[in-house]
Amino acid sequence: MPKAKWYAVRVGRRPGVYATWEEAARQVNGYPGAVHKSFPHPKAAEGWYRAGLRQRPANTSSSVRYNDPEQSIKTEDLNGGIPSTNHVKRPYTHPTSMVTGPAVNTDIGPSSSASEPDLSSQQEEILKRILKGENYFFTGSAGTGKSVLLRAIIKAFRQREEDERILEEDRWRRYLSGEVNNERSEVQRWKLGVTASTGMAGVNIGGSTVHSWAGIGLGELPAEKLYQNVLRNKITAKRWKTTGALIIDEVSMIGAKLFDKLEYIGRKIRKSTEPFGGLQIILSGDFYQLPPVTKGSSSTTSFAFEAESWERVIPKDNMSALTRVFRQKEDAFVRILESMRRGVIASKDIDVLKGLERTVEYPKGVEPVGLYPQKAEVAAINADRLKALDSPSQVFMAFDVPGITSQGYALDTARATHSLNRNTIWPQELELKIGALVMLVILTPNQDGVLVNGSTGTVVDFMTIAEALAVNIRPVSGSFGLSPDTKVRWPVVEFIPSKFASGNIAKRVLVPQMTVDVLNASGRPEATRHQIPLILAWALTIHKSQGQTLERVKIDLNNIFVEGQTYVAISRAVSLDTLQILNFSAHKVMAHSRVIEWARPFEQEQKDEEEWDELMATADLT
Ligand SMILES: Nc1ncnc2c1ncn2[C@@H]1O[C@H](COP(=O)(O)OP(=O)(O)OP(=O)(O)O)[C@@H](O)[C@H]1O
Repeated sequence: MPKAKWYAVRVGRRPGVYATWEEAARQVNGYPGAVHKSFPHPKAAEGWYRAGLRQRPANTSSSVRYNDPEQSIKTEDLNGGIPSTNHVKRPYTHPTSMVTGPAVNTDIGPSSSASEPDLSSQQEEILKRILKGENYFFTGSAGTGKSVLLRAIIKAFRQREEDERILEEDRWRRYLSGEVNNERSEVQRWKLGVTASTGMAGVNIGGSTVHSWAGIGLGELPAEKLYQNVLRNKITAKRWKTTGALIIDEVSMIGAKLFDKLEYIGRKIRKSTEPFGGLQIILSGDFYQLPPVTKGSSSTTSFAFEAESWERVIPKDNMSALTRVFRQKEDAFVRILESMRRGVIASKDIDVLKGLERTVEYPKGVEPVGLYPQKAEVAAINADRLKALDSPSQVFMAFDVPGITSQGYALDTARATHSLNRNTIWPQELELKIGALVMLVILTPNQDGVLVNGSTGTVVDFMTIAEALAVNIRPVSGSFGLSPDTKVRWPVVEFIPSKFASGNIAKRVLVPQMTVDVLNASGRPEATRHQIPLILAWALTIHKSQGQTLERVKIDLNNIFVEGQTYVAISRAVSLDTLQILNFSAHKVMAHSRVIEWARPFEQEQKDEEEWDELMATADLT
């Protein structure tokens, strides 16, 4: 059997460490000035790769990408290039991590480090319960920090999995030397499935759709048939059996039937009568926001909480709502949003919202992002506004790299492009002009404390990296692998300083090509898009704005068509002063009656408990 090799790519499309030549080759073939080397051991590969990073600014974040160690993989001699057909099973060495590609030898890293807020006591409490192994559903109004908490959960699981792996290696060594009996591994307990109900939400948290993770396609077949299909597929079946905990984000967009089918498969495949067969379930989402997409009218919508298995999976005491709104600071605005969320709007609040039809005056060159219900109106507005600019247009085509499915099949480029178009908002074709209003769509938490997903600005120039560096304009944090010699002229964007800025950011920033992955169920890229992470921002659909924080917003409610849509749109704004609402009327504030009915007792109970706790905390019990 030929010796297994590891491949370190210092300069290439996506620098990192790879366990197969196929993946490494994709990073270096046809890449001018690529630097790479093969090693017999992953640690040696990592060491060489990291040595290359030392030349970069100290605060540039990076992580190493490893191939999925669970899979049987092909090796190939990096230098000889002759593929061997031998399949080698690798030892498990390191959890797969998301790549934040480093800039190599370009001195173009970010100016400050990534930042996440400290968790509130409420967020901490939920994290603790989840780390104890409990199934949990956490919800909360828009802007209460569900995504922040979710990222903290993922980080905590990954850390524990890594810690356990180190302990297990040690246990294994001691077992081999006869020092100890082979104890049960705790690694599996921390093996986390990161999924969401939609592809877009999955990409946002560095995971896949729950459908893809579970191996159920659209999930429309009967539960038993789906189970049989999962059983026939060794990789999927193993994933179900060996995962310790499963996150499903945006659970509000999962129907009751699908929830029950997943629960059934879990029990059958893990041969346990416990809910989901004992797999820990972590659910997050807000049922008052956008509901599951249904073919019929909204009265036929069924929610996950209506699933037959819901109460077995999530006992009453294992649900809670985050109650502190972080996105908006004005009490009046928070109060209006809270009642809108439940479909209620007081007449004095109607007057306030109707009063927001006025035009907001911004300094010259500053414009709000437009939110609209329908895709067609968004496309038309952006096209018209771009056409109206008389500067020459520059078109940037995405470079899509197909990856592999979780079954190990290579995707073709057309399917990769289809997947990227469906699951991300990074455009396949980006036409820009000087004067265009754009929004940065990098994924959180890849941020430098100032520019985040949702930051907006205006294109003011196009420059090569060398030209930009010469006038002290730095590339946006997270751009990597681009040589200063690249001749491509990337857009320079003048970002509007954020009220929430925590660091210093040059107002003018070069935004070169970056990458986004759609991950398969094993956490490996199924498709990767290389593109400038900008979209035109004169108009955006409300569905695509879900999850974002927008500092200046103009919302047209004329074509609202579903419950929760008005609430999602208005709750993106951070302040009434920078919010313009066109065509507001009370009947456009709609909450689904069954959500209200289900949530009311739970919300009341939590409120009573909190009031009681507060009372006890302040009571003089002496
Ligand atoms: N503990 C915290 N301290 C300070 N700020 C926080 C905290 N948690 C969240 N935030 C901030 O609040 C804003 C909204 O957070 P986040 O996007 O996580 O909310 P969300 O509940 O997921 O919202 P949505 O339902 O609209 O997607 C972000 O700017 C985030 O940084």
